Amino acid sequence: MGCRTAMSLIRIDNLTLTYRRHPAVHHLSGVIRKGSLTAVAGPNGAGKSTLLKAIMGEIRPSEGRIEHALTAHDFGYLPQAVEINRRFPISVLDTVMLGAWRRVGAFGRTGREETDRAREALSTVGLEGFERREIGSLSAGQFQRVLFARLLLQDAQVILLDEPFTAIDARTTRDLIDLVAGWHGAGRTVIAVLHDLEQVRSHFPETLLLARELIGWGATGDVLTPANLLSMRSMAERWDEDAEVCQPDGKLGRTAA
Ligand SMILES: Nc1ncnc2c1ncn2[C@@H]1O[C@H](COP(=O)(O)OP(=O)(O)OP(=O)(O)O)[C@@H](O)[C@H]1O
Repeated sequence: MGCRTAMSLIRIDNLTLTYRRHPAVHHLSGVIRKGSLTAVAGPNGAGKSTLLKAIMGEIRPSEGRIEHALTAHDFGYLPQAVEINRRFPISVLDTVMLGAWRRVGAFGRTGREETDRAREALSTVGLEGFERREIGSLSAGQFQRVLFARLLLQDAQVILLDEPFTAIDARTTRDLIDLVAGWHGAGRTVIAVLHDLEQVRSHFPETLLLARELIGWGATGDVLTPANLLSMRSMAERWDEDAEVCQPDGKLGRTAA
């Protein structure tokens, strides 16, 4: 136990996250260990994306804390595909180069060496020769490969992936899962929001099962049990989208009129 505590990278303590007083994540506590590979699973609207944004510091807790000694540059983030505007006229190479910009900062140098690294990252994700293409002309799978190349260039300590394999074919998914495994092997900390529980079971040693409240967090085999999945579904069915207050027993409830 002492060893696990010493390796803790991010500590979440009684965390509640809200949008205009409506709770999206409720009283979550736990630890993300350095070098761990964690899947965040749960139904639509469970607060998974909200949690990633809070870990990066984009959303402030309305209650509780997220403790770590990381800065914004330590986080590499892959947003959900629906959040990305691909109509911006930018080339594949420049998109990947944004990874270097995130790492070295707006005033850092991104010279020849970084360009070579960006080309190398594109080749690693199987997109050699795509450098000058505009991102809007790529297929969904090719674009996801570009975003992974950008993360390779960024080389962040903590990598947060929001549904990285949604609408991606089997071969591309396999290639991208290999990259995730590579990050894990290199000691990076990876947290990925996933819906496919078979993918989680096969490739992610740890799982955080979230239904606004915590259902389970630990070794994937211990968390993805029939009992936990049942309780996740029944909690999702009972959600009250208008809930505002936290009742003393920790359940979500509506403000008395
Ligand atoms: N910007 C926002 N403003 C208001 N409410 C929001 C906002 N973003 C998310 N929410 C609400 O917070 C709750 C959790 O949303 P979140 O996107 O974190 O869930 P999720 O688990 O990632 O869902 P999915 O699997 O559908 O992507 C939902 O009820 C959602 O409507």
